[in-house]
Amino acid sequence: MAERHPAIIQQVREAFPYGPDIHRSLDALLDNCTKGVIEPLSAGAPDRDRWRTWGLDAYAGRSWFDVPWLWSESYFYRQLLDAVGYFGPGPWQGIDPFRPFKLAELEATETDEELTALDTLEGRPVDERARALLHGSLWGNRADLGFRLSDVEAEKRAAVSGLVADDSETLWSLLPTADADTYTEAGTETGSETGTSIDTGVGTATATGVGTGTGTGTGTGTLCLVADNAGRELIPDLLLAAHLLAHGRCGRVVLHVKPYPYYVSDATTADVVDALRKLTAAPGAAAGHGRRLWAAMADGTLAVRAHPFSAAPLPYAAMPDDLRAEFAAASLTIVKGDLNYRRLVGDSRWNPTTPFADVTAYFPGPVAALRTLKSDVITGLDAGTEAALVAAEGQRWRTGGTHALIQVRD
Ligand SMILES: O=P(O)(O)OC[C@@]1(O)O[C@H](CO)[C@@H](O)[C@@H]1O
Repeated sequence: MAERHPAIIQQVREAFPYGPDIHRSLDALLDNCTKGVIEPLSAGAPDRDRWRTWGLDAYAGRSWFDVPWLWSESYFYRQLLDAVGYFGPGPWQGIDPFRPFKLAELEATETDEELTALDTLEGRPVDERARALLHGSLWGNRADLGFRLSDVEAEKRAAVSGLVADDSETLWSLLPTADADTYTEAGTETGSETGTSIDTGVGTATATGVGTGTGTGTGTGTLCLVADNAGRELIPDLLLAAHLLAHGRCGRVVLHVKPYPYYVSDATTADVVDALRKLTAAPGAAAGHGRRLWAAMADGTLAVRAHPFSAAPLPYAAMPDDLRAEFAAASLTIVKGDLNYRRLVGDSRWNPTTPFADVTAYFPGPVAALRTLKSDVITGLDAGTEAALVAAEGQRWRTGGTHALIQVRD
């Protein structure tokens, strides 16, 4: 926080032609977050009462470094939005201070290269495609602009492909295909694909795979996908969602994003729109997936949710009843990224072999974490894995962003 937050303030200041008032507010925030104490929100803040229920009264007046890290860091981002006039009233209301960084990443050549790679995947067997898209979503979590600010070497460090925990078989069992249809290679699927394209150019294709099994490829059940970063993480998340819907592994995907800009690169609804536009405008297979996702938004099989608690400074154990009910009703909730993992397991210094199922027992439905390791918190490892990691890397394996996990509590 002492390093990253001043750097973020400087990056935001340089990214916009702010006027003198906002520069003065950013100066004040810089001084406050490095030397001051936590200040209450202004009386006119639209969410002041909500932050008071989240602990602001107890923490106001205390050092930023003397309250839970999760709370302090989340509140910094809320104060940063205040400083740049995000909540208005005024001309900067609703202007995402992180948008330049998000757009630059969306337009990066690496993003285009990743989309082009989809074409080689198209002809592969459906189970291979599913696994590749799941891992694409998992490793997309390395796209984390805030993390890179305080660890500039992170992106250059190669990912360690072997996961420190891999419950993907359990994950797939929670998203059963609607039938036992088998898809052969090169797209000559034993199932039949019927599609109708609409003149608006946004086609809807329904894969009704009537293969060796019974039933149709139309899925049932809702998948809640709690997104993390925009851009190069959100696009693989959307491509995974497209695959799960098209192959009947679920009937609906609810994509949970942040209600306002958060942790630099966390996805908002505006970022979902940018990602879908990027997909539909891309060459090759990506455009078809983009169009199907766009159509899914129109028919409701893909929905976006921006619950206030998604930007709360609290563990998921404190989630409100309406969110609890949503996750309880889902076939599976996939929680993306490091911050969400910290919130899921309570952001505590657990012994790494503490069972993931124990620390997520409160979660109201089946839950899966897809996360690259960027902070100390870890659970659910077997002792041998932990010992090998420590022997090879000391404690670096926890925070370097090079290791990843897929953990499930069904
Ligand atoms: O959730 P993400 O994007 O994977 O990571 C969020 C993060 O960058 O911010 C927190 C520390 O500042 C850590 O949880 C992690 O380093």
